[in-house]
Amino acid sequence: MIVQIYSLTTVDDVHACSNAGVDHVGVAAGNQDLPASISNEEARTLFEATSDRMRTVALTVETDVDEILDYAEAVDPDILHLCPDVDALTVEQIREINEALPKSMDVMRALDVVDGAVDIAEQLDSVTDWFLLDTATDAVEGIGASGETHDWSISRRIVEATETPVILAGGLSPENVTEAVEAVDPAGVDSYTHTSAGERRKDPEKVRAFTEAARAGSE
Ligand SMILES: O=C(O)c1ccccc1NCC(=O)[C@H](O)[C@H](O)COP(=O)(O)O
Repeated sequence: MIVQIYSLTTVDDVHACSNAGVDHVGVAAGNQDLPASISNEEARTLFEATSDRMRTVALTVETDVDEILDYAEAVDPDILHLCPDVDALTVEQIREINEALPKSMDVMRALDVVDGAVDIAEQLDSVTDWFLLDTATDAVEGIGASGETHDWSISRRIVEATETPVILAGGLSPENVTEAVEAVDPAGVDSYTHTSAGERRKDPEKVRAFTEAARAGSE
């Protein structure tokens, strides 16, 4: 079970995730107008502090293809996480982005899990390397950082209908992640709100508890 944790802002956060056995660490680089955004330079410093077994993820809510590619080049994550609204990037644009990136860099497309999300996932199945099945909120730009769960039965249908590995997100916590894993059977799980201590710091105990509970769900 892959465990992905957002949004890291300090090297201490990286060490807390590493000590807890987290696999993917995510940042909102590029000084975006998001709660835990950091600069590209800060993001690269955090990535240098990761252990060899961890993969780095960087999100963008940008919708312009050239701007997205510039961001990917500047931050150089292992996984580029696209989280503008679903209709803001076409299938062809995501294909274009993925083909323009270095082969070693994956694309993760966030989807807002609502009615119709299964059809959208099927259309995107061949152009993205990962799905991040999430919950959107009007309070934050893009898809995610809501702290709210969605209808896990729709996420389960996406897991069954597509080949792309799914990371489940949206309101997951140490208390509900075991049940979520059992309900959806994803390749991985993600948390921001309920493993944080305020908007800009991770809570090491919550990160550890989340990681253990996620893996318990897949045993
Ligand atoms: O981290 C952010 O600031 C952020 C902003 C906008 C979209 C996504 C963002 N984070 C990336 C994630 O994928 C979150 O970890 C995911 O949405 C889960 O959020 P939560 O429901 O708060 O656990």
